[in-house]
Amino acid sequence: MERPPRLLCSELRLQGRVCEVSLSGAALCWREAGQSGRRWGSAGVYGPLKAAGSHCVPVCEIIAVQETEEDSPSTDVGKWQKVPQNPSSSNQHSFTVSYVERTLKHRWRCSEVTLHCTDRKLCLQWVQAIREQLALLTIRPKRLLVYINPYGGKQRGKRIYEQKVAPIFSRASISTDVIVTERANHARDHLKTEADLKKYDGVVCVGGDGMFSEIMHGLISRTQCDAGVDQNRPDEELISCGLRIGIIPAGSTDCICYATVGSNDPVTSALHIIVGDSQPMDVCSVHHHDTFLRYSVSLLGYGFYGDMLTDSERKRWMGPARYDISGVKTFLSHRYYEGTISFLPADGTVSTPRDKIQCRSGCNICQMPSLVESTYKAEDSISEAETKDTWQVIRGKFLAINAACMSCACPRSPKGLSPSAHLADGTADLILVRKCSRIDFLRHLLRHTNKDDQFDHPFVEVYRVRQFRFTPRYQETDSELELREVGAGSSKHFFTQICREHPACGCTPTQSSWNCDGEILPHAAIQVR
Ligand SMILES: CCCCCCCCCCCCC/C=C/[C@@H](O)[C@H](CO)NC(=O)CCCCCCCCCCCCCCC
Ligand SMILES: Nc1ncnc2c1ncn2[C@@H]1O[C@H](COP(=O)(O)OP(=O)(O)OP(=O)(O)O)[C@@H](O)[C@H]1O
Ligand SMILES: [Ca+2]
Repeated sequence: MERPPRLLCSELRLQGRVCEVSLSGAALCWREAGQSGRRWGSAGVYGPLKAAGSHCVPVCEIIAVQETEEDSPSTDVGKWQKVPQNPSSSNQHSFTVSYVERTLKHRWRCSEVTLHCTDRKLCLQWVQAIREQLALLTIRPKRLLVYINPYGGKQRGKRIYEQKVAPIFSRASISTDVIVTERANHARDHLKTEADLKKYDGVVCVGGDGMFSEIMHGLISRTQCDAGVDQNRPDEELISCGLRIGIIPAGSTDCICYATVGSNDPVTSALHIIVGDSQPMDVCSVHHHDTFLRYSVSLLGYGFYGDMLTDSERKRWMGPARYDISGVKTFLSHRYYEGTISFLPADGTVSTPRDKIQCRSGCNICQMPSLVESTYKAEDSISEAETKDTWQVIRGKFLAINAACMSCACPRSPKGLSPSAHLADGTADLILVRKCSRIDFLRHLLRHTNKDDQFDHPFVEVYRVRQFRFTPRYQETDSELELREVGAGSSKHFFTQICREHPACGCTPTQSSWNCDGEILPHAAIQVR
């Protein structure tokens, strides 16, 4: 690989030692003078390198550079540094570079190095040269619209943002407009109707999957509305949104953040946002006949995850623990549901849910241009595919029907519901867990938390699909529908709830609900694309 030309090269002091420091269009490197370590530059493109006293930081991972004030702290060595009293000392002029440092488990940290110059002119020359290189990185956002859900997860969203994120955004000279939401759907409605989106390079979501879903719905709906696209038509081709969404995790599951970034660490997310990283992802549309219900990017789950969510919504005050309590309760209730699933399989030659290829940023499968074409081909010819009988139909009794557009990895299950699902391949993995014993279902659940294959059970099937439909065996009656839509305070709802929880009365529910990225859908019969 050809080395990029050096833009600047000087002998500067670092922690009292003389260092050769060089800047190219690719990297900032420093090493102790006289060391014959690795050559400059070439290592920088592969990420920060620390070897035998030499260090390279790619320019694209520099967060900021600033002239260091006298008597200011340097976190370079984690403590305050003495500034020499002698005015002629060479240490009086220095600049500090903040940059991304990768640590374990996909986490990033913001590190700093302070380099001391012989005179101010040289110092300013370095600051200017580095700033000029940063200015060339046009994918970096400059103005962001931030929404904070103060009630997500353990209700720490505001504190996380103020203490961990805002200081790094400000160091990276990102300007922000911050809105702390006052009610559910505040962010969605603001994006849909009010926000002046032209002013921003991106939207930041401080919260969990539910908050992300709000923001995504706001942006998608606004884009379709502006373009005159009718979201109620299941076969409508949607317009992509121009704005990216950054996620600062502050929820209970944070699966969208974890599955895209590899961790649920707010500082890591803030740094990804600053350097302008982006990761496309699949979005499923969910319809009930000709009515648009919602979009989904992580889990659409009927049966186990639907019942667990319905129960957990009444326990929101418990925070993230509600899912464990409701999970155990739902597991013990061991309800199964009958219905018919029809689906359009994806091209199995490209990838399958049982292969061991994991999707990461820059994934080869998600970048295949043919995928994009075949996605549209499949979408354009729904009726053609139907008449050619390429749809497959499965009837049965299921404990769970799960569709995962992405792995759904999260701290509870680091490999996720479908470990080989791709983030942006136009497909979802449809996982059918048929009626089985409690102990078998427990074995299946446990495998989400260890290295064993959760699909390797005779009662589990998994298909990679482009579209699917579900029809419950017992179609919902108008009164059942009404019940789903009335509030928790109604007496009708109260008695149904008692019946649901007391199977002895002979009134076990015939239908579950869909858990759509953590929200309950009002219909059991759905079409997903
Ligand atoms: C024995 C241990 C088994 C552990 C099994 C763990 C499986 C975890 C799979 C996680 C999948 C997450 C999918 C993401 C869904 C998000 O769009 C959504 C919104 O945030 N979150 C949830 O619905 C919230 C999902 C939270 C799921 C928690 C499920 C807990 C199940 C506990 C079952 C215990 C049985 C114990 C019997 C004694
Ligand atoms: N100010 C608010 N008051 C009440 N609810 C809000 C407010 N702002 C947002 N919400 C709603 O809170 C719900 C949950 O938020 P969020 O996703 O951030 O946390 P979570 O449910 O604890 O985490 P996860 O979705 O990761 O499991 C979202 O559906 C969102 O619509
Ligand atoms: Ca996918």
